[in-house]
Amino acid sequence: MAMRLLTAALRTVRRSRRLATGLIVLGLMVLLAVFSPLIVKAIGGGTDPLEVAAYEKWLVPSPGHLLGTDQYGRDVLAMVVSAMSVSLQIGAIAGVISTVVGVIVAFVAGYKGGWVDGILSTFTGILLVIPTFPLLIALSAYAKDVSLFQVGVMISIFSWPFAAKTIRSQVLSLRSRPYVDLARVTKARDLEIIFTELLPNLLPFIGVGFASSALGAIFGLVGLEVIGLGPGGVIDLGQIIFSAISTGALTLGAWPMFVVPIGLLTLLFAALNMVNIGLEEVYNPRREESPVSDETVLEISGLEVKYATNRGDVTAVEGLDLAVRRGEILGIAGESGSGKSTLAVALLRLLKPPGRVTAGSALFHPKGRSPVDLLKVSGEELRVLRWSALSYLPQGSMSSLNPVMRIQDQFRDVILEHAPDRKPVLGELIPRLLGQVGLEPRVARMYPHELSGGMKQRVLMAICVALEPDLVIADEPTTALDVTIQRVILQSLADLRADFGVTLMVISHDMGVHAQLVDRVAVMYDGRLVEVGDVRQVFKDPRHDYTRELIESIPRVGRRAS
Ligand SMILES: Nc1ncnc2c1ncn2[C@@H]1O[C@H](COP(=O)(O)OP(=O)(O)OP(=O)(O)O)[C@@H](O)[C@H]1O
Repeated sequence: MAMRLLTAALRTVRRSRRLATGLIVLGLMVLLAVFSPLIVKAIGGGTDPLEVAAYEKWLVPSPGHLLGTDQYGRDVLAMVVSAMSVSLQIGAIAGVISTVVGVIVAFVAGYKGGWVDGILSTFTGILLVIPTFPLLIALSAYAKDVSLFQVGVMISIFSWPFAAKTIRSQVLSLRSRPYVDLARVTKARDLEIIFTELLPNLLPFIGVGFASSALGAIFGLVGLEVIGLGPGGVIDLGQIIFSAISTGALTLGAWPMFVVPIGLLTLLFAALNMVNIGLEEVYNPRREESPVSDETVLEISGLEVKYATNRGDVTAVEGLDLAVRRGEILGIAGESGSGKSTLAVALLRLLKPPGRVTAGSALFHPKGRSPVDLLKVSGEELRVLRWSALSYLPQGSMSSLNPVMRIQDQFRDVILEHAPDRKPVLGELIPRLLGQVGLEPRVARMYPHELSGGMKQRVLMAICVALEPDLVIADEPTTALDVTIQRVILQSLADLRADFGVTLMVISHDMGVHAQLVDRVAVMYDGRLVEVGDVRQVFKDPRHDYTRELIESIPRVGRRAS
């Protein structure tokens, strides 16, 4: 569970430079905060630099006091370092409380729905419209001599609804996804669904909730300090700014007292905002929009495939009609032996004797080229189409990488064979393609044996889309992989569709794969198509008994598939 969340978090960070920068700056600030007592001690040497009258008043910046001293003779640098830690503490206190409360409320409201959602949403809504700062002032004035933790709790009272609102709408959208329905069908417990299906997908939103609450709290505290209602016994950035203004520090040459805390607050603001925007960027809601068009990319009519055996012909695919729409992920489901792989190899013209296509057509519409019947094109025409218009991710494809070639050379071979003009950009293109499937650029210099099964599968997926083909046919893309890696592969496939607009035909016996990934599912039984439809619809209300059996035979979510 923890590993799964960590992998999800790392994947998220890798996808946005802004997010990574924000987190690095925040990390440095946290380090400064953690070591602030030591730094303050080092600044003071033998004396406590935060003590009143430790030094002379209003010393201008000098090597002994890099930022000078204040009106009480305290070292401003030591004050700023200590105040930085206070700001981060208040941010962390309010951030954690608001996020935890917000997440719990959002899950209960979004997941339970109905009247529970009604009551919680109304309550959240009321808190959202109340003007926060005046209430905070009133609370602080009433509470008097509050501690830093108490201020954090007070601020959280007003900031958790923001987190709850953002997360609730995501819970609502996620819980209508087929894979959550699937988890319900397979009778997984609510908590199991929340932890295995919803939480990992909501991490970015939880991060946004945390960063916004922390930011609000830091500035809330500055506001309280400026009006003299801050917690006792601590020096905060707001307090330093306030005394710089009230004592006319700027005219006394003590400008660092004003400029440095403002600069640090700005930096903190920028870093938290970068985290915020970065998270939204990575989890751009536009990805949720369906890229499926009405255009047909492949039209299969009356396909029939037979295998000659010594007991006569075996019909593996019979009278199959199916249209694949541009931009969709179409799942082909069915138990072993139902004819799924035969369908794929027939379309790709990789069917070997004793197999042969005995009837039908497969009209393929590659962009910018005239339509072709895949079952009739010449070998040369097919060579041109492969990779550039039609890619294949074969079953057990991990062994299809050449073991003695570096990954970059395998990309190079495919790309240059079809698009020699891309030679100058290969150095930039290969790492970008690897990045699309969540792999580091250094993978390009590795050999297949240095990669895990899941990494090899992702390399192949990246090669498949390198030339931005119209259609990728993936046969059992997750079989033989660990459950966690399966999830990564499925996410990468969904990302490739979102980023490249590629159409995917995903063949899998595992209905769980279809539930998580595809838009439409076509169910095969004994060589025939028995049901085709929107995946949600098929899961909710399967028309064919066989489909119902397939759905019910799925192992429970969270339990390792055997
Ligand atoms: N080389 C072959 N010779 C004879 N019959 C074959 C051959 N290959 C496949 N078949 C038969 O064709 C039918 C469909 O097989 P196919 O491999 O396409 O099914 P599948 O749904 O892809 O199964 P799996 O998921 O196990 O690959 C089966 O009845 C199978 O026995």
